[in-house]
Amino acid sequence: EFLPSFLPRSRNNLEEIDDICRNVIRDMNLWGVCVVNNFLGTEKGLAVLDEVLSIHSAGLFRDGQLVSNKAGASDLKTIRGDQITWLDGKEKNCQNIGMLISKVDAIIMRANKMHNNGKLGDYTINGRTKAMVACYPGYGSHYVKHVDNPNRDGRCITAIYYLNRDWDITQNGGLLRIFPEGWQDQVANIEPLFDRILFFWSDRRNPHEVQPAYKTRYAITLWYFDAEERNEACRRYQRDKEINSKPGNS
Ligand SMILES: COc1ccc2cc(-c3cnc(C(=O)NCC(=O)O)c(O)c3)ccc2c1
Ligand SMILES: [Mn+2]
Repeated sequence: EFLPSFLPRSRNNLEEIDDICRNVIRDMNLWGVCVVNNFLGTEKGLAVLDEVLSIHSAGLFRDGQLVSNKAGASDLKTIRGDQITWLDGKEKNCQNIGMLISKVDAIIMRANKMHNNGKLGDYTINGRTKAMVACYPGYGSHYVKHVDNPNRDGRCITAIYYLNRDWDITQNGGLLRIFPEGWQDQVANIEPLFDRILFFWSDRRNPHEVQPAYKTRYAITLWYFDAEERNEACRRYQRDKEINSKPGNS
């Protein structure tokens, strides 16, 4: 009942999804971080990579660039060096990206149902963002240490699928380093390897950074919403909008 129609309902598909779900539930509830390798298999992984490469060569990526000019400091320090585009996976020539998204949805929704009556962590997941396809173009592009959701915007799980073949971390850099709360001074070093998917709690429990990349580095990210936190964030947003739209509140 949880597999999208076009994913074959073969036994091994259902079993594979269940296995991955058990891993995700165990690791997320133990560590707050979960890595799954060989997520799609080489052939499907390459089909997704081909679609991302053609989107990139079509010039559809926009700078995710945020620069900080702290108190007029002369040097503009780049906070984020990635280029991004947002997809829902139903676009033309994106059917394999669409298949990836459906498989991640199936895992998250199944894990959500499987674990103590429909909660992964203490969340009730009822939606997600579009897929953010990101490219760090090399030349030392990086992302300083940050939290994806520091102020309860509703996002509870970050899922990142990596597409980088023959990635040599010593030559190419681009390591994702997570500093999980409660791990004392231990860190999680995640290499952005081809056909690897990573899940982690999006909130302040997981500050993380992308170290400088010296080769083009691709990833596809989905953020899943917790129903309650998302509703509360939308209510807050509406309230702020009304307050700010009243005359005299500029
Ligand atoms: C207001 O519009 C936007 C649009 C896109 C945004 C994307 C990010 C983001 C956050 N995290 C990462 C990351 O941690 N990547 C880890 C990895 O690639 O291994 C990343 O690449 C990108 C943050 C804020 C945004 C705001
Ligand atoms: Mn992030």
